[in-house]
Amino acid sequence: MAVCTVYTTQSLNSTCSISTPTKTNLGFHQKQVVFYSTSGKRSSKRGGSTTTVITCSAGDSQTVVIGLAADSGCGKSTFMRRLTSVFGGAAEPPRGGNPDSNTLISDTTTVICLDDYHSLDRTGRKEKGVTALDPRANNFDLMYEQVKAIKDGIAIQKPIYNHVSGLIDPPELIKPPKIFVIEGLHPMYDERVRDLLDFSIYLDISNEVKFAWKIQRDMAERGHSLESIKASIEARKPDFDAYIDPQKQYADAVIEVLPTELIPDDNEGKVLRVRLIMKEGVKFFNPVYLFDEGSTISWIPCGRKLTCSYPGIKFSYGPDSYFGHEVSVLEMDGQFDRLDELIYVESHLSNISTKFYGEVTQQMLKHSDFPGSNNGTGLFQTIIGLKIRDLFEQLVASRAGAPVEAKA
Ligand SMILES: Nc1ncnc2c1ncn2[C@@H]1O[C@H](COP(=O)(O)OP(=O)(O)OP(=O)(O)O)[C@@H](O)[C@H]1O
Ligand SMILES: O=C(CO)[C@H](O)[C@H](O)COP(=O)(O)O
Repeated sequence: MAVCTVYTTQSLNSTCSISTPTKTNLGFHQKQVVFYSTSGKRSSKRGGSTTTVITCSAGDSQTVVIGLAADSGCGKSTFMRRLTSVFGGAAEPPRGGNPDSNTLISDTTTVICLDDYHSLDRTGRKEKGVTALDPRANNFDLMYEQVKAIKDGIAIQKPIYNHVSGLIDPPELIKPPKIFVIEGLHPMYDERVRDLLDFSIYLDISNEVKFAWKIQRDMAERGHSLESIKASIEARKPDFDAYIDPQKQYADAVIEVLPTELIPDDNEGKVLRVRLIMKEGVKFFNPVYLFDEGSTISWIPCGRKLTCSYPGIKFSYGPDSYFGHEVSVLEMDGQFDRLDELIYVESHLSNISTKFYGEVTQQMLKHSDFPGSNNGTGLFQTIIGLKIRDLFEQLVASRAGAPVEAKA
């Protein structure tokens, strides 16, 4: 954060937080402020008097914005818990705020849920016959203005969509963090919002797997019937196909989750084939590779160093094309028996942006109770978390004018 001086005849505007006001010999109130904004000169006129803010240089104050898109119940919260853990410290709802807030704040990150930009509440959607996935049920103008404000270092008053009551609650104050994650149904839908993202991820869960996860959560944990789960998935599908799924073409990284190919005609959905699709040419993001960058590799690591029970584990890696973009794809089919042995796999991966040998394995062991920890969903979410940390560090360094090397 940079410190600058403000000369004003009245109270400061909301972009500044104030400390130690003093009286200058000009007769103005001189205030030292922590200014969250970028360079330039701002003037605003209020109540007839002019407030002139002499701003500071950009420094390292600009927020890095990450977008995470997925349908509901597809692992966004789990991913966010893995991501915030990479930065250390626990993520919590805003202290003393609305108990039904969807926001999670840690030292470095603030994660907001884009459900908060629903413009129609539950009753409004019912009356108009639209789902929450329909853009008409969401306020993209406000989403854009507020994400832009945060990126520019300006605090916002963000609405809250209350999932308990189905109503839109009074807003909560969100201050610009170092890393601002916008997760939800539509982070890449609106071009203006999309252009603000420094990095974007799409969690692409196939219908079969989505169904299995929904049954596990909504039937086992929330007491819903099988029929009602099927009906809710079917009701959302046309809007999901029209408005949510197409966003994956814009993502810098896609985690695709499919049924295994190791068990013929598997319909249990327990063993997963997970593909990490990484766009080439994204600034500050070097795709992960297995053994040899750019080659096509198929690897079965089971044997002396990795314990595998049926149906085993198969990794693949290679270049591909995705919606006309050049990508690298890393795939893992199967699941780990012993998570501590993951170090063997980790040691064969490159460009994983770890700060020390074994960091991926350490993170996975730390959260072994999270869903997906024994398969490619947990592994790739963890790796993307580390890549985001690396991207953040490179971006900050580049803004401060000091180039840094990407981590190996
Ligand atoms: N990698 C995974 N492997 C197995 N099950 C998973 C995985 N990720 C998520 N799930 C299942 O999906 C459920 C929802 O996960 P999570 O809460 O992370 O999703 P979400 O997208 O944040 O959901 P919502 O938007 O509804 O809050 C979990 O309770 C779990 O049952
Ligand atoms: O797709 C969703 C994203 O989480 C929800 O269904 C949407 O936000 C509406 O929420 P609710 O069902 O609680 O009214």
